[in-house]
Amino acid sequence: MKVLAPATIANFGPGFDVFGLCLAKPVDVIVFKESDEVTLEVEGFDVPSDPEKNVASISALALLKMLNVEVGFNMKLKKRIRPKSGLGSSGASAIGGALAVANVLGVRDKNLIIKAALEGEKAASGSAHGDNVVPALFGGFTILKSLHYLEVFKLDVDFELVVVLPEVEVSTRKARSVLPRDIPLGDAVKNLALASALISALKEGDLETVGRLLDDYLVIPYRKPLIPWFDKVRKAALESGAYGVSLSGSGPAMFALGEDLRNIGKSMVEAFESEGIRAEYFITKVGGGAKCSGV
Ligand SMILES: Nc1ncnc2c1ncn2[C@@H]1O[C@H](COP(=O)(O)OP(=O)(O)O)[C@@H](O)[C@H]1O
Ligand SMILES: N[C@@H](CCOP(=O)(O)O)C(=O)O
Repeated sequence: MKVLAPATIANFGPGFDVFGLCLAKPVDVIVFKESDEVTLEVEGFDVPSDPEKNVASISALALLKMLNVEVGFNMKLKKRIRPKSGLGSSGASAIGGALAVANVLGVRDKNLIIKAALEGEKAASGSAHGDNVVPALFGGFTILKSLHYLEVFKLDVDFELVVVLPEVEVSTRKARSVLPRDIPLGDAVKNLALASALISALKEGDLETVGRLLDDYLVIPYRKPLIPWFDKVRKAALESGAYGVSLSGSGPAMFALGEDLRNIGKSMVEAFESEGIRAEYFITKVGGGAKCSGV
């Protein structure tokens, strides 16, 4: 059987560790077969091929352990989402591995699938944040209210956005290690206002307002040393007509909303290049979540 596991945009402006948007592309592909042994073959972007070290197989093994099922597997991972890109690369593989096992064993419990996928996320980034694995599984726009007992609110949104991916890496583990333990109350209030208003605008399908609300006072200010080009690229996007622009997950990828997405993407790529960083842009729709095919 085969699983297609999509890229995601975590945080989506003010929603650190809570908001997530599923993208229609790129996707990791996992081909999975039950077996007596545990093997992993990787093609595409360079990620570990040791089943104990790859997020996809770690999550698959975690679900088997939770279910007390003693069976092995041959897994082939076609790694299409660049690691350390801010596009939920590890989250996609984590959901893919867990969903493959769930599908083969007929498990439908999303709580369990997410729990297993979080084992993979923890191995990749040191923390079990759920704002990549949740939208990768549910599709659309997700609000992760609670992970301990899974509670997710989902908005079925449908729009296009532009994503810009520079040729630099930001490790999520590192980007989380620079965050302060405490934040000023005023900043928390500003984010609360932005996040609440953003959900209201999303529900109304008012993308222009959503764009205007893509700001953040909780994490991006502290991550600026890791993404020194951020303000310049953001300015280029806004000057070329973007409704709004932000960092995707912990970066380096950035995304923007607007009308002329091609023109916005080109301006952002040029801004990266003026900083000596090669970049590419792509336009994608919101995705519908991970899909399984075959038995
Ligand atoms: N299947 C996988 N997909 C992506 N990264 C993986 C995978 N397996 C292990 N890793 C490791 O996880 C780390 C990437 O995680 P992270 O920084 O969270 O990237 P991203 O933000 O793109 O998810 C890298 O060290 C990578 O080698
Ligand atoms: N909320 C997390 C999201 C990390 O997303 P990734 O795509 O960069 O792995 C964070 O901001 O740390």
